Amino acid sequence: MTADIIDGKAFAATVRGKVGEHVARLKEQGITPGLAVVLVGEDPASQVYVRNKGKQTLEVGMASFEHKLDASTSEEDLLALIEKLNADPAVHGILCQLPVPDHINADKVLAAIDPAKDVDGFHISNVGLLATGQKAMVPCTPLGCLMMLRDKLGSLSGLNAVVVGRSNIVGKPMAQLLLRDSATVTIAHSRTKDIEALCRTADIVVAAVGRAEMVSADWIKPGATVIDVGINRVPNGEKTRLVGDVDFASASQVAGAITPVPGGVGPMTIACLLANTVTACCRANGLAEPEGLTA
Ligand SMILES: NC(=O)C1=CN([C@@H]2O[C@H](COP(=O)(O)OP(=O)(O)OC[C@H]3O[C@@H](n4cnc5c(N)ncnc54)[C@H](OP(=O)(O)O)[C@@H]3O)[C@@H](O)[C@H]2O)C=CC1
Ligand SMILES: Nc1nc(=O)c2c([nH]1)NC[C@@H]1CN(c3ccc(C(=O)N[C@@H](CCC(=O)O)C(=O)O)cc3)C=[N+]21
Repeated sequence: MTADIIDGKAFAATVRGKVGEHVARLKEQGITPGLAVVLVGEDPASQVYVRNKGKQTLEVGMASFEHKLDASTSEEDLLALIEKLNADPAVHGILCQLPVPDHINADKVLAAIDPAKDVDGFHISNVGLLATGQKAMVPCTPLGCLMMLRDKLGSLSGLNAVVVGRSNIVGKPMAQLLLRDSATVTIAHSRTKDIEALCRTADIVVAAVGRAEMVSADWIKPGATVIDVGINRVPNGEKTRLVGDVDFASASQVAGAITPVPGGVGPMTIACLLANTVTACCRANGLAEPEGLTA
């Protein structure tokens, strides 16, 4: 059997189209949604992300504010910038790119972002709201994964889902969203025993590990849906290429459906960031929330 390829790139274009329509409607009312992105230092994965984001933010008609800070920027200066963005009425969404350099406490930075502008959904108040089933800003990568799963499978109710990875950015919020959709959720990590056998019980596998091509065909139950979050750069002759956490060549022979890397979760993450910014803008202005763009 050969898996259906879930085209995240095309799906993301559809989401951005909807975002663009909402932005146009807001602009008719004199409101332009604005997204501020803060990058400290030069993490290579983050640079790709920032570049793609800035371009697509403008394409959907939103305002983009990029703040590229030197790697030696002090925590104090970064917190001062966030305070300024919190107070700026033209900024509806704030994202501080992770990881930040070691001398900066990431938890402190995330806590400083106004929860209403926290389009990454990483502030503890949004984490708590999501975990208790209340209205929150939902992290972009898991939200994008959920949209693709719902589109592919319809209902997730009663399905066995294994999330590989327990980070605050991907693994944990992904598990929360799957649980909210009534999947039976297991979170696996580096200490999990017989992770391959565990994954073989899953109707849905979400891989968010950061290890190139770790999940191979013998981890996958025939017909399962596989979502590959990993973004890993590996050598390719003189250059490098991007691969996921799933061994796509083998896994796609067994899975029912699978996301590729690139062209899967990555583009959906950006589309969901734009969607969250529109949502935040509508909430800030007391307007009805955009339909079909929230979880
Ligand atoms: N496409 C996108 O939009 C995005 C992609 N990414 C990518 O997703 C991947 C994961 O990111 P992130 O969650 O931030 O990564 P982290 O490094 O924060 O977390 C990785 C998780 O994987 C677990 N893990 C590591 N090694 C193994 C192993 N051998 N077996 C089982 N579990 C293991 C770790 O377990 P433990 O906790 O026990 O150490 C940890 O929970 C990366 O490749 C990243 O680049 C990230 C964000 C967005
Ligand atoms: N606060 C914060 N929030 C994040 O969401 C966050 C972060 N920090 N730090 C870095 C990771 C990584 N990440 C990516 C998002 C999109 C692509 C992406 O667009 N990928 C495309 C294109 C890759 C390419 O251009 O080659 C693809 O997979 O097809 C990649 C990586 C978000 N992250």
